[in-house]
Amino acid sequence: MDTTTLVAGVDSSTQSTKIVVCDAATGRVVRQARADHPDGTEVDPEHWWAAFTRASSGLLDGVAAIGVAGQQHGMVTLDESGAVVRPALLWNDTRSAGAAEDLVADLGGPAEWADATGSVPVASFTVTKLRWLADNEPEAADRVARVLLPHDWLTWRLLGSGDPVTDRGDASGTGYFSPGKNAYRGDLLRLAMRGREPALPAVLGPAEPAGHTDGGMLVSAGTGDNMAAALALELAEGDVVVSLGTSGTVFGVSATAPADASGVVAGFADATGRFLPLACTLNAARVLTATAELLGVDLAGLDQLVQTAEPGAAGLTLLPYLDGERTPNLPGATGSLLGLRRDNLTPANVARAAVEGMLCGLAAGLDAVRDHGITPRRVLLTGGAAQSAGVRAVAPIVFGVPVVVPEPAEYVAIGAARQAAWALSGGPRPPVWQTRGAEKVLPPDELNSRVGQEVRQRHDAARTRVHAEELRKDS
Ligand SMILES: Nc1ncnc2c1ncn2[C@@H]1O[C@H](COP(=O)(O)OP(=O)(O)O)[C@@H](O)[C@H]1O
Ligand SMILES: O=C(CO)[C@@H](O)[C@H](O)COP(=O)(O)O
Repeated sequence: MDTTTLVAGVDSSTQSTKIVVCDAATGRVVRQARADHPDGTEVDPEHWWAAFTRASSGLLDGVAAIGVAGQQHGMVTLDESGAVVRPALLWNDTRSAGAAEDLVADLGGPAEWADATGSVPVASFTVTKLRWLADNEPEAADRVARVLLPHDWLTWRLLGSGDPVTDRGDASGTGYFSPGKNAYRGDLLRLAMRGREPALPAVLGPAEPAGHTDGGMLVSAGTGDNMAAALALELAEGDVVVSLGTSGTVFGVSATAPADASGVVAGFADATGRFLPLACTLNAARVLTATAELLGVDLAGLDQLVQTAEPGAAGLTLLPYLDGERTPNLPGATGSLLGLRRDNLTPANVARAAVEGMLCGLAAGLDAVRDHGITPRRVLLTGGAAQSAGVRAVAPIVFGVPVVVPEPAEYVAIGAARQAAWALSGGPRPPVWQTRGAEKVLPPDELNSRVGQEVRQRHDAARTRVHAEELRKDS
């Protein structure tokens, strides 16, 4: 008789839901499934539940515990009866950019926010979406009895009853939670909602169970997707993750609470009791799909083109602000392709410039986390677009530290499963799992090579110029 204890982890991210079922003792993935989400930055949470239901069909037999990790920051509003008040506004919805500016001013400036919550809110943060709601849909705001994050809502749906809960990792992305003090800032919630104060989910400890499903599965607290990836990858000192999904994120684990008044690094909490300094861009994997579409090739064709071009794309610079941008905070910006000449305007150079542009934004994020408690010794490249051969060719050139690609796996879902195993065991630490598997070390390509530095300088200069132009437009 098979006596293996099974645990499941869910990654409900921007584009899809992925579920893994793992051996609770070792972390070995036994089976997995996925289901897509609809496109858009405003989504009825029922779509996430429908995707979870599709992906989990027949998958969870014999599973003892489950944990949910979700895209961070999304604003899920519920009325007194628990019904959704309006579709959720996602992290990549930029309509609350003006509300963010107002809120920063209302509290006295960026330093006050960094001090209070570890982060300076931009349009991604829940707190700014609530201010937008209060100012633009006041009748809906009046009906909001409770505010949840995507993972809180899914965890609550899984439990089927009781009061919703969250964890400090995901709570730290709301803008009304202090990671350093481990407590909500009700005053900031009231400030955002112009005096209204909806209920918030109780914040559970890292291994505290949220309850059980009707079928008897233990449900763990869950967390944000980046926090779950950090838990799966068990980051050592000097390890920095660069994740290339819909968003691009750069993060490491720190023992001290970061507070970056420049707003580049968000001072999030992790899923174990430590902190997760993180820089996030709005334009990552989809820059590659959009460029492939423009060039009339598939992703494999794009990879071939990237590898045909010389490093530096013969002087082409692509700023990939296709959906606006979050880091730098340029929600109204558009993309640009600079340095065009008759002799360099080739599909291969455009493809290479797209990858270089996407990764240079994250290299700037790497520099920023370096200033906030992290000493990057190597980059772990994860997320869907880490599979791209073009990305793998460019990454070592622009990051300037060794780059490692862990064996492809759904690390967010695995982190959620590890949290579930931890809650099931009730132990003081998460179970020891070898989740990272074989790693591929990318050739260093002369770290800090002349061409790498030239590409970074060109992108930094273009970014600074666009930043100045956007600020001029605003003033
Ligand atoms: N080989 C590849 N080359 C480039 N992009 C890829 C490749 N494989 C997957 N992707 C991209 O990765 C993205 C999905 O990554 P994922 O980390 O699951 O995103 P999210 O968590 O935001 O839903 C999609 O945009 C997809 O096009
Ligand atoms: O907003 C952030 C981080 O602060 C994003 O990283 C979201 O958590 C969405 O993640 P993906 O769906 O792109 O993985």
